[in-house]
Amino acid sequence: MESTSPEPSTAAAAAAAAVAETGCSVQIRRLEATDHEKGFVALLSQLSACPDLTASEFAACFADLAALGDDHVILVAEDPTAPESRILATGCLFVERKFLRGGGKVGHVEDVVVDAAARGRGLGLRVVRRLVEIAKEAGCYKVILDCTPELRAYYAKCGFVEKGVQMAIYF
Ligand SMILES: CC(=O)SCCNC(=O)CCNC(=O)[C@H](O)C(C)(C)COP(=O)(O)OP(=O)(O)OC[C@H]1O[C@@H](n2cnc3c(N)ncnc32)[C@H](O)[C@@H]1OP(=O)(O)O
Repeated sequence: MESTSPEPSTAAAAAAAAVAETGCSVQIRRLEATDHEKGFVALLSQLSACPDLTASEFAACFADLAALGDDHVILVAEDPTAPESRILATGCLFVERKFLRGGGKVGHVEDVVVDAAARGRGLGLRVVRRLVEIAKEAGCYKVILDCTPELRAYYAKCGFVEKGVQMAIYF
């Protein structure tokens, strides 16, 4: 599973490992309670309505979602070597458990967003590919998502193929 933030003494080593693997020092890891201070909510507001949360509201929401364990994984991208480290990208995987397929699991990719200033550097691709890997490791038989037609090409780059029709009722 994803690592938590490294201690300061190991941050440089972790950054070096990220550089060796991906060519840049941005690391992908699971969301942590302290990420409220690193602009996580503001980043989500680049995707959809996401009013700011107080620290205690964020902590309560974090605890609710953390209680779902590996059935609800939020990944974030951060460059720990940056002077003032901010969350640059995020994406979520929700694992739905079913009776179908002998108690099968379906992964749902949700809430993918890259900070406007960090787009076009492959971060969106890295986050989604890692979510897909996690879904596969969790035993999901498929991963699905909803997106606008404009994002077809991006999700195709992430390995998705078009299937079915999205329908919704908003409340
Ligand atoms: C399930 C959901 O959450 S759907 C909601 C998705 N999120 C949003 O729409 C929020 C606003 N947009 C964003 O945050 C970003 O633009 C994202 C997430 C769509 C893409 O993130 P980026 O980090 O910029 O994408 P990344 O650099 O990894 O691009 C990967 C590949 O997809 C392509 N790509 C990226 N965005 C698009 C796009 N909008 N249309 C077509 N191709 C695209 C890139 O050209 C790149 O291709 P290449 O490897 O041949 O160069």
